[in-house]
Amino acid sequence: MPDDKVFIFDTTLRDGEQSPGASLSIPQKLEIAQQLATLGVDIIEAGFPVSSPAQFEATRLVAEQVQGPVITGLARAKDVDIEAAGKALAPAANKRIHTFIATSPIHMKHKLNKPPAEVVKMAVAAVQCARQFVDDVEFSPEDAGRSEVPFLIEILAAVIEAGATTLNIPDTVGYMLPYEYGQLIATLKRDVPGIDRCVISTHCHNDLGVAVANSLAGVQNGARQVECAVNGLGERAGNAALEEIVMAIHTRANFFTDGGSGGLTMNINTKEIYRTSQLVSQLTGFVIQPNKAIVGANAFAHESGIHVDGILKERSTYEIMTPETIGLGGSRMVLGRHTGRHGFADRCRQLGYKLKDAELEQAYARFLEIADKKKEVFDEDVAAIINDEVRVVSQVYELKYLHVASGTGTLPTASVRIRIAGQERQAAACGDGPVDAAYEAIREATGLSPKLENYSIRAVTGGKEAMGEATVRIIDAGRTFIGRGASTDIIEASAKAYVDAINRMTAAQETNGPGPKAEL
Ligand SMILES: CC(=O)SCCNC(=O)CCNC(=O)[C@H](O)C(C)(C)COP(=O)(O)OP(=O)(O)OC[C@H]1O[C@@H](n2cnc3c(N)ncnc32)[C@H](O)[C@@H]1OP(=O)(O)O
Ligand SMILES: CC(C)C(=O)C(=O)O
Ligand SMILES: [Mg+2]
Repeated sequence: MPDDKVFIFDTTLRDGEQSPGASLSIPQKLEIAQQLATLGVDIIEAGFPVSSPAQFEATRLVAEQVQGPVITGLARAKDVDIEAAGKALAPAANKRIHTFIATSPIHMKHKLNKPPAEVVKMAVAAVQCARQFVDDVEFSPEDAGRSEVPFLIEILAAVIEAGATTLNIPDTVGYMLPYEYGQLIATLKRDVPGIDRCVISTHCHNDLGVAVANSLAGVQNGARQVECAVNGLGERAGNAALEEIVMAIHTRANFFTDGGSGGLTMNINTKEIYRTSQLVSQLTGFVIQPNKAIVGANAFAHESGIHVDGILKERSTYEIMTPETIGLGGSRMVLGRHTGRHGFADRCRQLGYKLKDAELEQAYARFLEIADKKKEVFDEDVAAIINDEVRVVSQVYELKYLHVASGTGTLPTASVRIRIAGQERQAAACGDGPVDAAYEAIREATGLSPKLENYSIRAVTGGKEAMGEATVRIIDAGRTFIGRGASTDIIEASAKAYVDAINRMTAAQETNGPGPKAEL
């Protein structure tokens, strides 16, 4: 077995699903398991088969339908559990039984009510029983983090003799600190007879927020399997987060090598990380905090002027890994009160605006005023700022009259009168709704039919007399134009916004000819 390969053991469907409120249906488990296989995890812990008929069936279906990874199921050190796991896993091409029993004084005395010698006997019997079903048996001394090391050495040596192939060292209650956990792994690797025939595994909980750090300390000291869950799901504060473990090893592979080999390897396709994280979040209903490492909405977002300037000059100034590596389209530059001139100018350029220095300065000053009032400034706001502050577009088309009839059971119809270069034209049309009818009538009157790409309306003032502001984005011959209109009547605001966008399109066609992606 190569010493530089780290096996990723995913327990989202077992320990992850033990999170209060995270329960998953059988089809949802299958969907996640298929995605975990696409991600490239080495082992999927599909469930705890004895615990309920649904757990059994989910494990059985994953074993039957998911190809690639080894499929495992959890079992207490009891024949009934191990037999259930053996049956549920039977259809899998590659299967493992994971059996466990607690080894800490506190668990043995209060929970199991058994002396240590009895616990060793049960562990050995469990591994022997599991070996009747599979060749691949994992043993976990539960609460290893609070167990006495000589007892751990004794029980691990005994289960190796009984046929265990993977030894998992759980810090079940997340009590240990990274140096301590690393030293525990180093001690077991050195002192347990026969351990070199087995893979040493980490299983760390996050009660003190150090599950990932502990797992990595384990790897640094010779563990070559990491048990983890997507988005850090799991009992209480969760398990070590799969995406953090994988990206730490991926980004710092050379840091971990013991004995100077070339760096650690994994089977994971990192480009599937983001997709997997989103799927698990959606199916469990567990929202990902924005500042969550690797998969949080802000993990690759930048707002501060100095950071954005650095990134625009050289990405690695503020990014230690690229968003593309985890399957994201790119970094997100957020416009807000911390944005500097470089970031603002870059966004204007991306939107297709060619501004002179003085125009940029004028637009930036207005942008800062708005950014102070809003959490985030969007592209539509930038377009509006430039439209209002920098460019005055000649009004070739002017909405003179609008009448719309709509209601339950009637076909929405609109009639408009539009002044076009001094002359007035009228048109009427029907539509799916009042705004659609008004837009159709405007298209009829102007003879122009740009594609409507986006439409939004928001209240800009409160109360009965609230002003509605409509923003539309239209596309003509591959070019984008944004128009805005405000009125206390939202249909009128919508019509004005459309006419405004048409004026901007016409102005751009007259002055620029074919040009940039977006125009005033
Ligand atoms: C750290 C972990 O994540 S451990 C896994 C936790 N996951 C779960 O508990 C999954 C959901 N659990 C269940 O469905 C149920 O608890 C079952 C089916 C496993 C057991 O249910 P029950 O038989 O009703 O027992 P209950 O859960 O109340 O108590 C657990 C029993 O198992 C015993 N036990 C606990 N761990 C082990 C073990 N590893 N090996 C043998 N016996 C064990 C306890 O001492 C207790 O035994 P007792 O009845 O003689 O006192
Ligand atoms: C069953 C074991 C591995 C476990 O989940 C734990 O100890 O946390
Ligand atoms: Mg656990």
